[in-house]
Amino acid sequence: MLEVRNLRKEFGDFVAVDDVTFSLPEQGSLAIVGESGSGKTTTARMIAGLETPSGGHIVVAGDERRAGRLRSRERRARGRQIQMVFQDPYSSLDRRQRVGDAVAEAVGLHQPVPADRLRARVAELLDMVGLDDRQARSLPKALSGGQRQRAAIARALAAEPQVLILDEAIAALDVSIQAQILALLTRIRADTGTALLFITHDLGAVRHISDDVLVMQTGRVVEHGPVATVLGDPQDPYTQRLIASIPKPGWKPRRRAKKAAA
Ligand SMILES: Nc1ncnc2c1ncn2[C@@H]1O[C@H](COP(=O)(O)OP(=O)(O)OP(=O)(O)O)[C@@H](O)[C@H]1O
Repeated sequence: MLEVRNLRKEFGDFVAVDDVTFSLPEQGSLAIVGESGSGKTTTARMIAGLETPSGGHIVVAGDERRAGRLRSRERRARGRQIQMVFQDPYSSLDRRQRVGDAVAEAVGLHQPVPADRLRARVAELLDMVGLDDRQARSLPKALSGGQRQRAAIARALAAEPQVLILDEAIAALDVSIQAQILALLTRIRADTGTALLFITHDLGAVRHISDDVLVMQTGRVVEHGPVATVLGDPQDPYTQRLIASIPKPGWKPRRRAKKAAA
């Protein structure tokens, strides 16, 4: 579904992404993890077409992405292939637009359909993400953070993307809401075949969200493999440090603070 080879991004003489290679099969899921500044978001933005690579190849469903200005038809075709959901759902929702209208707009943008079919499709998408009629008629500000993120996911799914990128998309939510959205994404992956690419700084969370994990440090891939292998038997010292820094059950911040004060 997605093949990334030797991807590179330079900002002036700074190399933000250096020789990144991975692939993602249909229905697959991969988490890209690393500390702040390791190049995760830049990698995602290049895949989504929001940033132009300095080098390398991005192949989506057999089509090589080419750089440069696109005609609107090509842009729509790309949107059908890859959609991105961000940490702040407001970045993909208009504050003045009702949630149902925002989803309808996204459906119409990608595939013009008659009004009755459009209504049915919007209802189907909202149902898929667990939003009801009342929420569909609301403005984003009348929804909770988790509901807003569901609305952003429904809007992204309107394009029937082959790959959905979630850039820290659930990091700011309560743990219970995170669990609900992860369950939702797992169902969507099974039902639609959409492959998921998670961008996160939280190595502890990847066990719950993806099959594979790729660890980045200062723009480069230091480790890549199935989650159980990478977390269970990390080979690279950087991954080992990241894993060691995951809080363990029973870890109490106050106890450490007392020790430090003593
Ligand atoms: N437009 C830009 N111009 C210059 N440097 C940039 C630009 N965008 C990103 N960078 C730099 O590239 C590096 C990688 O940034 P990126 O946002 O990809 O990291 P990240 O791993 O996603 O970090 P975070 O988790 O904090 O979002 C950083 O050092 C950043 O300062």
